[in-house]
Amino acid sequence: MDQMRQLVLVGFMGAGKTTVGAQLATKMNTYQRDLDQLIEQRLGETIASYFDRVGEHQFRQFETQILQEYADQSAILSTGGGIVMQTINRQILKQSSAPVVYLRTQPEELLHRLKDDLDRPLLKQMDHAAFIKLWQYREPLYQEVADVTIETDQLTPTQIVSEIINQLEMR
Ligand SMILES: Nc1ncnc2c1ncn2[C@@H]1O[C@H](COP(=O)(O)OP(=O)(O)O)[C@@H](O)[C@H]1O
Ligand SMILES: O=C(O)C1=C[C@@H](OP(=O)(O)O)[C@@H](O)[C@H](O)C1
Ligand SMILES: [Mg+2]
Repeated sequence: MDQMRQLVLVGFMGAGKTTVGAQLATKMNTYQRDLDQLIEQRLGETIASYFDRVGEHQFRQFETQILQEYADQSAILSTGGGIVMQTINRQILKQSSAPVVYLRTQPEELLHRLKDDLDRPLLKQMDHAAFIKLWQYREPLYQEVADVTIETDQLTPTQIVSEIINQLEMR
């Protein structure tokens, strides 16, 4: 059970990394660290506003800095969906002793979950086709870093938490 104190969640935006990470941390009696929330706290600014002001490139640099700080901490680390875009981030995730769990969700389900969302800057910039294209581009990158993959489309966050615990205890 000790290994469960450290775990990283990756997946596309809307996959449930923030929601599942919070529930998992409560269940495992440990902390959740959500990279986006850490970035917002550090900046005193929302991701959406920072993104608009400085652009994606600078956001990615800051994201890497925060990932480096937290990758080996004993906590449930919820990442942002774009964490796998940078080669250095994938290296950090692969080198970390924490198991990496890929929350895999089909694009149609993600679009349904995010239909009223205003907080994700990339969503604003994309139509349906661009969303699917980005999903397809990122899919092998999540697979590259993942130790475990959970298909989330048909599961509630509570069921995903149980599934993660089951799969990691089985290993
Ligand atoms: N397994 C799930 N089933 C249905 N809705 C979900 C599930 N996981 C998360 N959601 C919902 O989808 C939205 C995005 O969840 P969030 O945890 O912010 O995703 P992420 O951090 O991966 O972008 C929220 O409205 C959340 O309530
Ligand atoms: O997919 C992405 O590139 C992003 C996902 C967001 O996090 P969530 O995956 O928690 O939505 C956030 O980091 C930022 O808006 C960029
Ligand atoms: Mg999130």
